[in-house]
Amino acid sequence: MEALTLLKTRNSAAKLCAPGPKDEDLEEIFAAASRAPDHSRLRPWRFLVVRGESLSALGELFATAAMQRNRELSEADCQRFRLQPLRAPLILVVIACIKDHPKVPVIEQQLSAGCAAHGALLAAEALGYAAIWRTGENAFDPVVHKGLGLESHEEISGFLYMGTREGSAKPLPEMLPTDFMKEWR
Ligand SMILES: Cc1cc2nc3c(=O)[nH]c(=O)nc-3n(C[C@H](O)[C@H](O)[C@H](O)COP(=O)(O)O)c2cc1C
Repeated sequence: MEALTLLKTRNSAAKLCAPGPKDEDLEEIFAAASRAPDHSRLRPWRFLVVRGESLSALGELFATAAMQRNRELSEADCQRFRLQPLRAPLILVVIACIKDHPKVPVIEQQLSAGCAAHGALLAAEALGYAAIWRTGENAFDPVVHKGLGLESHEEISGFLYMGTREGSAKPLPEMLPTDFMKEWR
């Protein structure tokens, strides 16, 4: 797909089925992600690939974290968390690795990790897959961070659910540049 068309038409998909990205496609996805703008070349991101049985393990981790946040969580809600990662054949966990740097504040490193996530989403779509970036309370939960092996200087930027679009694409919202830009002076 032509680059500008891809940029203008990327469209998240909430409903995803198999197949998810193959290993060689993941290589392309990571190559695209690694071209994120990056002040001082800190590479302030890393990815975890979660697929196969590990999706259920991630669901267990989500449910455990949710139960610790709320001791009165109903079994139905617990099960909802358990099933969340099974909504796609593959999840990329995008982790922002924040470094203490004299010139690059935390926000710039977080933005860079966000750009890496966007690059991954665009590459997935270019390769014929579909995806959606999700967070939710579990992205910010220390129990989830520990279970995924994050260090104290790391944060979850998002869970990129990836697979094949189920059903038709949602209509893109109409937005004119004049809705969000104007000339200055
Ligand atoms: C940082 C971030 C976190 C998000 N978290 C969620 C989420 O937890 N659940 C969700 O349904 N959408 C979430 N979204 C929004 C979707 O990824 C998506 O952008 C939205 O459904 C609109 O679709 P579009 O990307 O095709 O415009 C998040 C987006 C961003 C950038």
